[in-house]
Amino acid sequence: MGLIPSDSKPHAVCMPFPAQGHITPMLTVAKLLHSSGFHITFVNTEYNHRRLLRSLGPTSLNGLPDFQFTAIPDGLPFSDEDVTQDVPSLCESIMTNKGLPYFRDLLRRLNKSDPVTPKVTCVISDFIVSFGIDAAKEIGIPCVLLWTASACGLLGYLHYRTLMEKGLIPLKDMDQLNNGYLDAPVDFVPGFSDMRLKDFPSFIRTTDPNDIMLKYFLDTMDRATTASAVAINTFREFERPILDQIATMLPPLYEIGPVSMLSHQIKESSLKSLGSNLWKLKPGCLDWLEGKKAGSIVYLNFGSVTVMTNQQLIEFAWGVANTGYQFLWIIRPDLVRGDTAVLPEEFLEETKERGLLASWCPQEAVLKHPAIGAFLTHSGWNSTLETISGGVPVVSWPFFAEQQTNCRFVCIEWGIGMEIDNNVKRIEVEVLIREIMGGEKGKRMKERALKWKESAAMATQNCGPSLVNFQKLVNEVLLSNNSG
Ligand SMILES: O=c1ccn([C@@H]2O[C@H](COP(=O)(O)OP(=O)(O)O[C@H]3O[C@H](CO)[C@@H](O)[C@H](O)[C@H]3O)[C@@H](O)[C@H]2O)c(=O)[nH]1
Repeated sequence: MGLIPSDSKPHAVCMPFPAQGHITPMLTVAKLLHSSGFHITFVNTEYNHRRLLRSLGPTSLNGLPDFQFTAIPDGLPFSDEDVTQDVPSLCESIMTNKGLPYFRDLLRRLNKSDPVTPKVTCVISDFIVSFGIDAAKEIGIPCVLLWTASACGLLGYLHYRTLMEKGLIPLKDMDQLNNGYLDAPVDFVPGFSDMRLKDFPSFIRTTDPNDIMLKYFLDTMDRATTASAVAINTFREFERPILDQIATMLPPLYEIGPVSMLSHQIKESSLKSLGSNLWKLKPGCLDWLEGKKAGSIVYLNFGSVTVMTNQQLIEFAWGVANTGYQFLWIIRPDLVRGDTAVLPEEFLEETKERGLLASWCPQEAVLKHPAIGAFLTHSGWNSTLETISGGVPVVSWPFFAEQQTNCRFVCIEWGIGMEIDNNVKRIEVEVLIREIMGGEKGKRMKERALKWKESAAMATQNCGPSLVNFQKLVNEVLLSNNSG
């Protein structure tokens, strides 16, 4: 990547939303910037900073001389747990600007620290932590918002206000959740075709006009218009009509994804040691896959935020067991709501020769392994891009946020998956896994997934559009303030 002479080193402060699915892509963007010559300060919350030290080791955040990690409070009461924090509580804390004074103070300290630390020249803030815009404005530097989810999800959020103006949300009563109301087609959003109300990001499913998440996203979308630019972790060919629409609603938009694939362009080996896993990796998952027949393994993983009831866990368990396929299933310690996961003895006994259960795995590598035949996922955006990078079709069980939108696109637009009903039943899990692993539909979905894999590789190769956009973002926005 194009290096900048060290005497005019720009300094980017990168601040993710404090959850796994946001920290990882932000860290990747930070590494890409570093390899383009930027000094980096990466800002975690103190809670996640402590978690990272526990999961990655006590020296893991020592960084490099020009790639520093730091932490600010998240505004929530102290906790030393190893779980994903409550998302509405985090959002409320951000919305009430609890983090802004800490962030502002951090920028001030960085700017007068020591002679070797260059002055801060730009902020890369998570799209949903938009107080980064205010702090950057105060010192006259650009702020780029990084949207770590899909463009289709973003377009859904951008139209929350339209849905409100049309009186479609908030819901009139809770019956509307189940009486077919959410199946109503929504045909007035340019860029969307074949969408229903239920395919919009899930925070519309409330009767309360003051619901924290509804208000948070309405507010976040308004504030985003004041950023210097928006970078999005997707690629043009994947979401073209959607991106064209978003470009008319936001500041300059740069599609730079999948950033995990773009990062293959990074040559510096020193950056490889900088990791972002909030949970300790369980060794052995990749070894277990070694030597297994190509496309023979079902992989189940619900990301870092999804929670379910123990009964839902049991339905998934018997569903996958009844297919007879071998499987790798990642069960986070906090996957089951308010409890620890308890699987029936008979299930464990019956599947002990053909199933591996683990608490956290190197997912990107797992999805690239030829043994993986299908992915049962919650359709978080990183998981979706990672499955594309591996060319693996999916069975989707969306949990919340824009996962419902991703699922719709996975099934209808991209043709790489099938949805499991929210009220999961073992028979449906079994039928869909059998179809995706061995049926005609499954075969077609695999072909489509491989096609998207190729497109993503083209987008992120040398001179590919995502790399070109990344370089444009650097030159047109992030360096625009750098006097050298
Ligand atoms: O055993 C595991 C499980 C997960 N991961 C990684 O964790 C990340 C999970 O991200 P994602 O699939 O996007 O799911 P969430 O953690 O649910 O992500 C949140 O952030 C995403 C990006 O904004 C949104 O798309 C989701 O809706 C939101 O819940 C991925 O990179 C996975 O590779 C692992 O490495 N090992």
